[in-house]
Amino acid sequence: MAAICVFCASSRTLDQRWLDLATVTGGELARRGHTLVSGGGCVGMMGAVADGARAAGGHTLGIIPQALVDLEVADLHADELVITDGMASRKTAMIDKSDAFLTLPGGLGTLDELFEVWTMATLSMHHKPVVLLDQDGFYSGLVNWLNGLAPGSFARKPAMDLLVVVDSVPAALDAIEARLG
Ligand SMILES: CC(C)=CCNc1ncnc2c1ncn2[C@@H]1O[C@H](COP(=O)(O)O)[C@@H](O)[C@H]1O
Repeated sequence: MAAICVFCASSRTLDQRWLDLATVTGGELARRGHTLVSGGGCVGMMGAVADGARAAGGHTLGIIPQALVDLEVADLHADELVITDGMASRKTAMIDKSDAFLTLPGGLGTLDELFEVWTMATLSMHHKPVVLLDQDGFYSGLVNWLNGLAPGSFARKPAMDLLVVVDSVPAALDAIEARLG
């Protein structure tokens, strides 16, 4: 059983299928006995993944900066809610408290979080699995572009191999569990 950090969209105007994906992810994660670590928001896919985990009996840890609490977007139903003084300290706490990272479809905040944990992994600053869920080809354009980095010598092949790209929720959790042993 692991603490799995999920990065995903906070948008309130998403197509329902993305919210459903987040709900399914939270549910599957909880059914497998894992704890959800999240950015502690109650909006968009962030809210859906936490609600999905709790509906399946899972434990949820939200980590959110005070500024977002003040905007009333905190996941007040979280089993544990850690409040930080800023976005940087929040990200550090999310990384420290997690055993693995799973990125679902998202926007700029999601990409920022993915690239930080992946970069840290390439520098051996942690040895935690980093998995990207490319559901329905959401990330295929990005993945294609990333695949050009090593041939162009902008990244090393071993660094590229640290990002595990999968196309379904079960495959994502299987990949994390296999790497955690
Ligand atoms: C209107 C309002 C203040 C909405 C609340 N907005 C947010 N609440 C909580 N975490 C967020 C928020 N925006 C970005 N994040 C962080 O960035 C990611 C989502 O950003 P995005 O929607 O992909 O770019 C999340 O994983 C979360 O950790």
